[in-house]
Amino acid sequence: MTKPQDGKEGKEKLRVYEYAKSLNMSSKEIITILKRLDTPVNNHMSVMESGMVSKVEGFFRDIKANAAAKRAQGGQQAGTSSARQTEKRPEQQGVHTIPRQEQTQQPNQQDRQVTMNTTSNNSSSNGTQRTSQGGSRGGQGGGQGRPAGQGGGQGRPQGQGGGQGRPAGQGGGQGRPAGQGGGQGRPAGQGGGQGRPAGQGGGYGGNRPGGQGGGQGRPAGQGGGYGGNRPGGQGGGPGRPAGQGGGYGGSRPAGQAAGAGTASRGESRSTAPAPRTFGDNKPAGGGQRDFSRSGTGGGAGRSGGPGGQGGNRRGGGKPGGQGGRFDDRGGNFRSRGKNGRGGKSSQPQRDKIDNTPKKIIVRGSMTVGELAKLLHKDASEVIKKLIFLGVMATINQELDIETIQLVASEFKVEEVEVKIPVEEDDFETVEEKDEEESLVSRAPVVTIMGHVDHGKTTLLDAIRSTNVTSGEAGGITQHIGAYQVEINQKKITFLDTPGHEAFTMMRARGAEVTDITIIVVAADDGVMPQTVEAINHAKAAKVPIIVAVNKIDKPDANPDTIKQELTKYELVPEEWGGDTIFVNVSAKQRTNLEELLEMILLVAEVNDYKANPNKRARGTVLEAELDKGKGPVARVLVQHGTLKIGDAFVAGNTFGRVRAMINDKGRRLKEADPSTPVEITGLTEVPQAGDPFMVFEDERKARAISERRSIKQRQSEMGANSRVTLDDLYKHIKEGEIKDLNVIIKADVQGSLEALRGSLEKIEVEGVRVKSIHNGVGAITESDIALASASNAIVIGFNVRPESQAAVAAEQEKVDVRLHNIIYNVIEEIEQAMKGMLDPIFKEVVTGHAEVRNLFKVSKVGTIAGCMITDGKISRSAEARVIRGGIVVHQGKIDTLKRFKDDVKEVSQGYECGITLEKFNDIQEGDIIEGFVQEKVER
Ligand SMILES: Nc1nc2c(ncn2[C@@H]2O[C@H](COP(=O)(O)OP(=O)(O)OP(=O)(O)O)[C@@H](O)[C@H]2O)c(=O)[nH]1
Repeated sequence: MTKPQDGKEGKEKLRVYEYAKSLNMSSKEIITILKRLDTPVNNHMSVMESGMVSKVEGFFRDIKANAAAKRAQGGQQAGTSSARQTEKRPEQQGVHTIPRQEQTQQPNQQDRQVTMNTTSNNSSSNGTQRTSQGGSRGGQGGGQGRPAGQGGGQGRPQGQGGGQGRPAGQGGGQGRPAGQGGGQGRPAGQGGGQGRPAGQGGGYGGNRPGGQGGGQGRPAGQGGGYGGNRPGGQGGGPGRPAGQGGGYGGSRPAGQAAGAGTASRGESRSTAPAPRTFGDNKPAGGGQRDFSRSGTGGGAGRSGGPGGQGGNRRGGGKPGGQGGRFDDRGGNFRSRGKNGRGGKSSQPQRDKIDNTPKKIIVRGSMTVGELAKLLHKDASEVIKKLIFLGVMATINQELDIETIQLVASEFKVEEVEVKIPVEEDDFETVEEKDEEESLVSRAPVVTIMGHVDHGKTTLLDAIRSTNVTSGEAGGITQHIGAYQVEINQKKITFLDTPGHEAFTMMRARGAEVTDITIIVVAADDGVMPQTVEAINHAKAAKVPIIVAVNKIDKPDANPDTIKQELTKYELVPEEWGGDTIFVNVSAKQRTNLEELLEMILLVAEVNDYKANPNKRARGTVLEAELDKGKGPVARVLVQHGTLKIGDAFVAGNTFGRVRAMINDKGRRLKEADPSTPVEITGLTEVPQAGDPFMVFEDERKARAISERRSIKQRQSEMGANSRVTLDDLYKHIKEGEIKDLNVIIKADVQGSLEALRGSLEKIEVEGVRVKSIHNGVGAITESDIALASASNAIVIGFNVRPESQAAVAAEQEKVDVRLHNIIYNVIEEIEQAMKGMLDPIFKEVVTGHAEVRNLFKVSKVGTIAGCMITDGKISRSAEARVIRGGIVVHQGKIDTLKRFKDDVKEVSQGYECGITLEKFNDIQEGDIIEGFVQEKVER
């Protein structure tokens, strides 16, 4: 204790708060002590004169002396453990450190307490911990001693006590439950009397005259410490948090009750040692139990203790007191209180309203501080509870949901609703599970795909205008990336960017927007390459296909040929025993469009597309642009929930608040439910097509998330490639990430394409097979790369090359493109990769250069090149190439490398050496010998 003081003494104008801080106490505690010492100060800003400091010091010394005296008396009983403790606590530890140290140092006590705990019903672990403390302080604690020890023990988490000071107290509080036992256990007076073995009680009691009696007298609980001192168990006793109380208690004259209480805490911490000492001492005769009892007395103290804190604050001080907190901890307190006459009688009971919420909603881990706020508690109370639960936490420590639930139940919260939060930063990856009953049918979302000029746009326009003219005045439609039509009172949403490029781009970006695809095939043209691509893209996305055989108005239209051709792609019409719906239409003449729409509804009905409209909206950005008038606009398809004006949202890496919404008919909407496409304004930047969209509670959060997403994206762009490549294929297989190796095969002629596909599909390694998701004749196109990217596939080019755009796309998307001209090599490469046996890759690293300055011809040896190493170094084991006038004239191994007559392993820059090369004597002056090695590159 002197330490901090000393430190401060040198300082001019040491203020109360500074001094308190140096002792890890509160200003109030110091003020209380000073008052007690008849040296009142006004407030925490008052100057501590040196006399005051020494008075306080003296006060602490007295406590220690008392403790020592008690120790002397009861030390025997204290047993070895206490002895150890004592030894371990050098006085200097100072207020702050002691408590903590004690924590760690008190195994013995723990043991003891464990014994005490027998009665305790608290969780043993806690019990143990606390107990130990209890024990210690408790000495007083002992007091707390509360029977069971728990009380005591638990009550104060030791260290904490120390550290937190109060917590301890509280701990005590809780502890008490047991305590009560204690409290009750001992009949008040008895408690005291009995409880404390003379000595102990003594501890405190000893010091204090009569008081003690009182103290003991005090109803059980009151803190022995205090109790002792304070007569009547006054409030004082109770007031103080147990352990602490003890410490102070002793010092303080009765009455101080609350004040003391506080002080006690302080002290407890500061003085903690003392109390403990006491505790230890006390046991003396009493053994643990005695402690307990005394503790009880102490207990009360604690109760008081808590009170102390509480007391002061919450009225905990009051024995029973117990305000909310006490309550939490238990009736014990109260019980004590009850028993404890003093407590009750002397202190007016301040009832604390228990404002603990009955129900809390937890959305994930939170800090101790946040949890405390949620529970309407002080962080210190939560920390105390945690300590009882065996968790040492600070206010900023994150608690997982399980711990939060435990703490909440400790506070008697009746219901903890855990709402697992969406992984907010990566919200698109989280699938929200909705209760079946919350789901409502939604419109299917349809994409039209097909070969060039087969009539996709005409069909889309025909469907839209048919619908518009029938349902909308004026027939004006807006291009917002998608539109809705209504047939038989049911809606269908069409994405109005036809073609599989947009479709696959969305998929590549992780957006699963389409429910149904319509493959348009012109009846006069037949199945064309892009028809096949479209089919493969739809299949890769596992989306149902409806075939619209278009242009049936044309004289040369032959729908049956189309059906026939499509059977090759597993699209077999129902009338032929398959399950693919074919509808013959004429987009131009608007023939059979209704039937097509009905078929879409049929497929939708079978697949029963549903969404929950009653939650925050999620969706996908279909298009976005910077509009001169409106600023950034995004056309969004709402897929879940309902989007409302004013909603704050994140779209990709951008955020905003919905300022205005219009639908495809140009109408302003206030709300948009699932499957509704809307154009929204209110963004801060332009997102990208395919970006995920989601509403958040407020704009601040949306902004934070969008910022984190931007950072993450930049990082991932710099970093890794998550696509499958042959090089890391085996790893993916091993990790079970890959069930099929998707490949896209492009070849120069159909024959080799078929041969290659046949051979590849026969490969099977560890249950993994090659699956050709798309193949075709011709160059590798951008679309192939998009499909590969969306389907995590490898592209194999046989005698073909990627188009320049495709090469760029492959680079960007990190798609592995393998080019070959020998079928066997393709098969072998894929097989080896699947077996994880790809040959290691080597990289050439040039180590240095030597300039040939002289030549020495030696018979039987050959030509020795007298060289100067001009940069780097040349190693004997390196390979070398001879460069003459910029041209490599030889490449081979170094035969000998000498400095003077000695063989050396390597020669560095600036040194001369003699080099001979294996199987090469035609060296000339002026040649450069370049040394290089092959280094293995990690795949
Ligand atoms: N006779 C006839 N012509 C049609 C029909 N549908 C589309 N066409 C014509 O086919 C041509 C191509 O139609 P689009 O709708 O532009 O075809 P697309 O598939 O969208 O073409 P891209 O946008 O280039 O992929 C146009 O001249 C249309 O008028 C139809 O049902 N009957």
